[in-house]
Amino acid sequence: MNDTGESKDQQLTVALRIRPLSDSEQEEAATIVAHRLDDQMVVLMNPMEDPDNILRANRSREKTYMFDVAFDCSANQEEVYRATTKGLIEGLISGYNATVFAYGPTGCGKTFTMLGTDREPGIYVHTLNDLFKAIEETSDDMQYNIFMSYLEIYNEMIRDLLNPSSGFLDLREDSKGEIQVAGITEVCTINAREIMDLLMKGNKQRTQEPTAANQTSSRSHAVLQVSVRQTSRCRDLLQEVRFARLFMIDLAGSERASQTQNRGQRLKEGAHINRSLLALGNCINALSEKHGNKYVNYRDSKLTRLLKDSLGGNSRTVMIAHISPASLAFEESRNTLSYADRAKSIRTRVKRNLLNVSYHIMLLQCYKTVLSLQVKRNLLNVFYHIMLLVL
Ligand SMILES: Nc1ncnc2c1ncn2[C@@H]1O[C@H](COP(=O)(O)OP(=O)(O)OP(=O)(O)O)[C@@H](O)[C@H]1O
Repeated sequence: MNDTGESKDQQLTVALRIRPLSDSEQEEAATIVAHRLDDQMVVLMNPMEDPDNILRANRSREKTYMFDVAFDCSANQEEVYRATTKGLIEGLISGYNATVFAYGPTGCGKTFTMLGTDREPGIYVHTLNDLFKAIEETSDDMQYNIFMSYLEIYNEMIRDLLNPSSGFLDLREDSKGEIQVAGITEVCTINAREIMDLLMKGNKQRTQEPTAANQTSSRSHAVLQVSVRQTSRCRDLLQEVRFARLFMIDLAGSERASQTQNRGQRLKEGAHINRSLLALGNCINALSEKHGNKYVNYRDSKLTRLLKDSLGGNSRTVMIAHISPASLAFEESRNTLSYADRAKSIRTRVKRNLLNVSYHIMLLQCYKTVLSLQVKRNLLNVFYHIMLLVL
């Protein structure tokens, strides 16, 4: 067996989604300060700065940001999926790992983008539907095994969302250096309806609580992992084995405790959420350094350990950052935009996970080994008999 994948550099794709103004923001008479200017450009205006203040005339009230793609409230779920994630499926089938993660402050639309609703399904559903379609189209040549797992990281502990009674799970590194979750339930199916039912069931198990900023705030990071293993059906000369994994991640909201009026348990959760998001931010900072020689500490949180390959290793990765357009959310929006802006310079090194099993060559090599052992044995026999004669 030999690994024949070649590696190449790949830039992180960063998308930005601005959600519509919420009812509560409208009730509080918030104004809109974040606008999408075109397919890629977004402008954020500081509501605190007075345009008529001559003393501040030199200081710009606006800052523009450029992303791979930008959406506002006019974009529907399908458009967001097509522009961010659809392109990863072909790669997944060819053996490239992929990651899509939703980032942003609480209540800005991460779960809406990833999971969506029954009427407006999100990236999970669109991706799985297209993946299964692609599998069907190629199943004459390839035999597939699909495994799916769904977990949450809550207060730095990993819980299996498909089997919550299994307690807390550990992260382990396998012999190839890949991070695995020990004992996680893996569902083997290519039935999209079955998977969606599991996801919906799993999502109900997810730790959710109302905060002042979001009535159904997700207090954990949710990770949906889909592993695709395929073997070519033709065994004549060379059998190809491809393996790729896709992570789809709905991060918990980055938030300020003061803003969400959190107390007690919520405040403790906030500290854990911020710890892993801070670790994620530190990794993004280190990885986005121009010369890339800064040490990247993935070990600071479970989230960054799990995302090690997605951020700095073998994965095509898409980050979808979310903001509110409201003046009240200006600070969070500015932080999120600069975070996402930094992530643009991250590069990963992607490699096809391809194994070729050559039956004929393997058989030939075995035959040669046996033959050479036989020859050595015969030579030894001759030598032994000559010695006997001499003596
Ligand atoms: N693009 C959008 N169009 C319509 N409604 C949206 C959009 N984005 C978010 N919403 C609505 O805003 C509310 C908050 O969104 P959501 O729960 O997805 O936020 P979140 O970022 O996942 O928050 P948290 O981090 O607290 O879990 C929901 O009611 C959701 O339906």
